[in-house]
Amino acid sequence: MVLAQLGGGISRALAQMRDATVIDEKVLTDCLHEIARALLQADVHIKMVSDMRSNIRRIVNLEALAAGINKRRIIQQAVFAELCKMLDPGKPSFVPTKGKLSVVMFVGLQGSGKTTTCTKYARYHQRKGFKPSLVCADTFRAGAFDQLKQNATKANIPYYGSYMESDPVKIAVEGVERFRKENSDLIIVDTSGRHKQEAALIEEMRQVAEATKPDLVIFVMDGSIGQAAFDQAQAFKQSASVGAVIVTKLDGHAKGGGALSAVAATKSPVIFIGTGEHIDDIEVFEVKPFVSRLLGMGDLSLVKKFHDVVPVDQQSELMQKLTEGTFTLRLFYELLQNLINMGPIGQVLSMLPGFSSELMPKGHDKESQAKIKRYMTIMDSMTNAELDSTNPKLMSESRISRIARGSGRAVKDVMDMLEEYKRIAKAFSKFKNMDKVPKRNNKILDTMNNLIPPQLLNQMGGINALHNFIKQMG
Ligand SMILES: Nc1nc2c(ncn2[C@@H]2O[C@H](COP(=O)(O)OP(=O)(O)OP(=O)(O)O)[C@@H](O)[C@H]2O)c(=O)[nH]1
Repeated sequence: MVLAQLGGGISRALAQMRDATVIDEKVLTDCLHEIARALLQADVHIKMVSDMRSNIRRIVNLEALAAGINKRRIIQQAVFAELCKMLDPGKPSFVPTKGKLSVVMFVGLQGSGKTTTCTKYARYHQRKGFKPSLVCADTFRAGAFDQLKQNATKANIPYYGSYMESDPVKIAVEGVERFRKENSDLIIVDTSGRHKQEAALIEEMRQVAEATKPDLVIFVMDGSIGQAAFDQAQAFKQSASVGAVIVTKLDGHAKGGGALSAVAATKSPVIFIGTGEHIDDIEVFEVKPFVSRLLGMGDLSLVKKFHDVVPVDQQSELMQKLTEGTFTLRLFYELLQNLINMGPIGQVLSMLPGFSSELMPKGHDKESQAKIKRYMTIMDSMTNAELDSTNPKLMSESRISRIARGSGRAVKDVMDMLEEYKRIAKAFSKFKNMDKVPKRNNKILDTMNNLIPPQLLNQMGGINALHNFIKQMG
């Protein structure tokens, strides 16, 4: 996605500034100019860019800074804080509570991904133990109810809608009433869209909101709409009091800057981003980790996900084993075991070293789960010595045939599993001795930079992210 380019542009501007021998007005001006250019290219609203520039100028007063103060750091911190400010309206969104009824209404233009996102949102909460339900109050688009029905059925989520009724307010009220009686604790109301923001649509949203009294109205915005985002978000804000934003299609070529505009226009936070057509392609959006990743300052979410994947009491042990470079089959097994308990594992795996799209192709969670379980069954037929060996690649042919028989799989399956293990062990071996990296050691980082395939490094949030990751894990 083009947001990565935006991050690249800003990081480059900061790196140039860091490399300058002396930080003077010219260096700061050039740095801010480059950052502004990157933001504008990502379709961020021009007014926001110029505000950000003048805010940083105000915070960083080079002349007033005493000698000896780290100016580079102050500039970098100011840029980080301003980007966070752009994405953070300062008031958190309503968060549904399990067991307590919440009504959440979705609004947005036709094709923004509203219906798909409703189901993703429902599924996300279902995984967290909620009892979600879906109401289709979109009577404008023929086929909208069918689409919702199909999505909901796949995810095993109760739904309500009508082929006959043409009054969206009536359907919304009936649906909410039905699921209230059925003890649903999260009733999600999908509403109509139009090709553009029209008075009729805005009025319809107002009426549905008035009748269902939602606890939260979520504005769904297509991430690729660019500068138009500001006006669109503002129009919806007037129809119903929008309390949160979800930006979709950030997996494609979306410039993503529109997200910043939507936050500004609705004064509401982005709570999730859509990253694909599959039901699990939704990610919680958190400002600081996002900006951190954008600037290559360390992928906090990667650390968080690692902590999610690995139970707390095993974290330091696992990290120690990793930094010792002993990625045994048992370790591989433990990691896989934790991962299959986590729901949309593709997202997590894509952030761990070596778990490439081969093992976990996007949108194929089911197949991937099956593959992981297959690998684990195979490992179940191994001896302790084999699982703990630091070189299981040397396993003899007769042992491989025996394991295949024992696990009821073909020899090729065992070979495939060992190949996959080898590849992942290789990626994890880059962690070896990394806990001993003193401070930022450019030489080691350069070596790592050469060792790790660029795509993998990118997934990990860049070289700085890796460095910080290792430091934080240590
Ligand atoms: N790549 C990608 N496609 C998405 C995402 N979210 C939705 N889509 C696709 O966008 C298209 C439109 O999505 P819908 O959910 O039908 O859009 P809608 O806003 O409900 O449209 P109306 O019901 O007509 O208002 C579909 O093909 C979805 O699969 C996403 O995050 N990434």
